[in-house]
Parts: sequence; structure tokens; C-alpha cells
Amino acid sequence: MRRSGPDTGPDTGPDTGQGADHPAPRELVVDALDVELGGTVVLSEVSVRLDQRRVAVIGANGSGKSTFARVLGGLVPPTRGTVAVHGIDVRREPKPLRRAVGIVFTNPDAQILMPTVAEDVAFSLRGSGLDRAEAADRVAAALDAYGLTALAESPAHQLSGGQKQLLALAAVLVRRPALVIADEPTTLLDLGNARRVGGILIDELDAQLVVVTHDLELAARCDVALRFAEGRLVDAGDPAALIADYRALHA
Ligand SMILES: Nc1ncnc2c1ncn2[C@@H]1O[C@H](COP(=O)(O)OP(=O)(O)OP(=O)(O)O)[C@@H](O)[C@H]1O
Repeated sequence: MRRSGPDTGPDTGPDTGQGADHPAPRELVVDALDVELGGTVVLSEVSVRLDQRRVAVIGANGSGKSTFARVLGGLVPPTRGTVAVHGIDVRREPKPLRRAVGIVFTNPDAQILMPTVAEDVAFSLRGSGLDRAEAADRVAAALDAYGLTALAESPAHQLSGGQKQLLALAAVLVRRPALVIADEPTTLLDLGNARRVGGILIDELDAQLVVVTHDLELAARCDVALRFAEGRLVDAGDPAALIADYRALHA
């Protein structure tokens, strides 16, 4: 598995140079997006523009939330329509997109690539252009931010599920991507660590955030919420009002 981030792989589009260290329009523009997977319509006619910093994506199981997030991250191609992430066309510009976006999946095991905790975080910075000392400083700061310093030399695969989730987040955020996509980032975490991760994503991150979540308290702390139902974007707006309507639907 390849971790999203700078690399030297083949590219089919221009490198716009839009990374965390470059100013870029912080806007997601989705226009008439359809996604079909295995002959099934998974997303249908989704159009939305999002320039808010924190975007929550909620809705029932199977409603298309993760697929929407995966399209933004370039992991699932649009079948029809266009999607631009900070001015980057997700279909045509895979390399700039990988540089701009960091993705945190629900299952951290899929993201751990190196033997030790510190090596795994450092691996994210390969090809970043940072010199050895700068990279070491960034890794140390990321380990500290996630409470992983004491585990730096521990085998990554022997961490608990929650510790692995923290490591996965550290390994993504150490790159300072301009857009962070997190799919159920607090699912495996105990209350303390869920608060720590929620605090980092919601309160401390400079990047734009798209968080897919069933945790309505986390969603309520975002600037805007989207609700999907049966592959359609059925509601978008102020999280408090949208969540109240969603709760009423299930009352
Ligand atoms: N590769 C695929 N091939 C066919 N169908 C798929 C594929 N991936 C997802 N789907 C279907 O698309 C629908 C939406 O899935 P998605 O994972 O986006 O939903 P979700 O809202 O994130 O659900 P959950 O809350 O359960 O994680 C589901 O019916 C799912 O079975």
C-alpha cells in the first residue's frame, strides 16, 4: 500500500506546486458528481462548494460518505462530473493531489508501513525536500503532539488499536497537507484519545478538514455539515440545524 504524499511516481498532469507550504485556494468544488462502482450507482448528482475549514460528512451506513471522501482524496475516480480540491482536478492531476491531501482511514493497520513508530512517521517525509535535521525535528514534534514519544522505538504493529490510530494521524499530519480527509478517525479511540484527536483535528489543524463521522458531537464542532442519504447529498449547512433535523428523522 502506498501512503498518500509526495512521491516520484508517474503523473499525467502539471505540477501546480500546491502543497502545504504554498498558498492555494482552500475550496472544494464538486460539480454534478456521479460515481458508479461495480455497476452500482454509489453517488448521484452531487454538487457542492466548500470553503469552510472544517467539513463534517454524516449520514446512514452505506449512504456514500466514504466514497465521497475517497473521491476528494483521488482514490475513487468520478464516473461523471468534476471535482477540484484547492484548484486541483482530482482526475487529471494525481501528483499535486497526493501532495495536497492527507488521508486517515478507519483502519490504521492499512497505513502502518515501517517497523517502528518513529520510522513510520519519518517515512511520510520521504521526498519532502526537508534536510535530515528538519525532518527529525518534524518527526519529534509530531510524536510529541500525539503522545507517542515514549513509543518512538516500539514496533508499530504491536501498538494497541488506539495507539495505531494516533500513529496514523501523526504520519499524515507530519507532512502538513493542505486538506486532511479523515474517515471515522475516532472510532477505535478511548474517550481521552478521542478528545485528543478531536481537539487536534477540530481546533489545532491549519489544514482544511473533511471528517466522515457517526460521532454527531464531533460533527457539531465543524463549520459546515453535509448529510448523505442513498448516494445523494440531501442536506448541507449549519451543523447544529442539520444534526437536529437528522436526529428528528430517527426519533
Ligand atoms: N467497490 C465497490 N463496489 C461496489 N459497491 C461499492 C463499492 N464500494 C462501496 N460500495 C457501495 O457503495 C455504497 C456506499 O458505500 P460507502 O462506504 O461510501 O458508504 P458510507 O456512507 O461510508 O457507509 P458507512 O457509514 O457504513 O461507512 C454502499 O452500498 C457500498 O456497498
